[in-house]
Amino acid sequence: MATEERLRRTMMFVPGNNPAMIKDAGIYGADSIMFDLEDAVSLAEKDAARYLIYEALQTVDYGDAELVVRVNGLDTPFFENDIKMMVKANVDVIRLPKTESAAMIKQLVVAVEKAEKEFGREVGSTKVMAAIESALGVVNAYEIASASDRMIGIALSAEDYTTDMKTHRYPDGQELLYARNVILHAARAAGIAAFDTVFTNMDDEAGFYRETELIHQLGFDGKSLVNPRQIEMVNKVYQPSEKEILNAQNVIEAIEEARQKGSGVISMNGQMVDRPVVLRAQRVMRLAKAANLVDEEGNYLGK
Ligand SMILES: CC(=O)SCCNC(=O)CCNC(=O)[C@H](O)C(C)(C)COP(=O)(O)OP(=O)(O)OC[C@H]1O[C@@H](n2cnc3c(N)ncnc32)[C@H](O)[C@@H]1OP(=O)(O)O
Ligand SMILES: O=C([O-])CC(=O)C(=O)O
Ligand SMILES: [Mg+2]
Repeated sequence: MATEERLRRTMMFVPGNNPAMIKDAGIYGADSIMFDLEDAVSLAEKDAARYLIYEALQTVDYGDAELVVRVNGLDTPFFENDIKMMVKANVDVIRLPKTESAAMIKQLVVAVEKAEKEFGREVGSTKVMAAIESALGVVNAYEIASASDRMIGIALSAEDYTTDMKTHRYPDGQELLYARNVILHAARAAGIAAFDTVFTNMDDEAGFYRETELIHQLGFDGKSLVNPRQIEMVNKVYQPSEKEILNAQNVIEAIEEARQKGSGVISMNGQMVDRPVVLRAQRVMRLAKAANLVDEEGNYLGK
């Protein structure tokens, strides 16, 4: 799947100080598992948590999940050791919290590259991403998103962001509309993924669905999560309908036929089919495959 972009609908936080959660984190089917060394871990537990995650990355089989670690911030005494140990443990992606500028990403990349050389890991193989958690981070979103070719995505972190903005989170999410749109545009302009923030009220399923439907409509790749119960709900929202799948199959077949005739555009039931329509159809098929709604050949498996 070299040319296919990885699906990142669900990126689940796992507290770095909780051995049971760390051990079982792979069983819930998150696209990305994000071990946390930052705000879920108290100062007294930082070193133990780093060691725990290091051990887990060496020994636990997390299947196909992408493995991410949220390290402590650049301005903390933990940052350097976090980077060293996580690069040594072969983590896939390092998530930098509270990112406000391209300079911070460049500083992160210097530390990562130093660790890659120290531990004999291929230079460039450790990917990075940024959490945007302040007004300044939102204002600088595009320079952050395009700061390095190691960047795989940027995420809105609304708990810290709303604090910085002197507001809090409301059920309708109006206070996040600007940040969501800026982050999404910055990510798309830089050609990387955009992740929405966590939803922390585990008992408000209706609210969680409302928020997920909104960010799906806007175009986010997925969401940071705090609980395994949220994974299935996100996947349900991102799962294409039967009509969308059948339409995508028709588009892919029609364009294949057109290509054989030497054309890049064709009319299908009176509707023009060209490159953007094909790209959307391919994404629908990838989401359908991930939801086990089609087989490897792309045949719809029915209800
Ligand atoms: C603003 C920020 O920085 S957010 C990021 C930092 N915060 C976090 O990482 C918090 C992560 N989430 C959690 O710790 C928990 O989900 C809580 C505290 C919110 C709720 O915990 P619980 O009430 O125990 O959740 P729940 O009853 O749904 O747990 C069901 C099962 O899932 C496990 N589980 C819950 N959350 C997680 C998680 N994030 N990762 C892995 N496993 C989890 C529980 O251990 C439990 O397992 P068990 O059935 O084997 O005992
Ligand atoms: O990244 C997230 O969604 C969680 C977080 O740190 C925040 O909201 O401040
Ligand atoms: Mg935060």
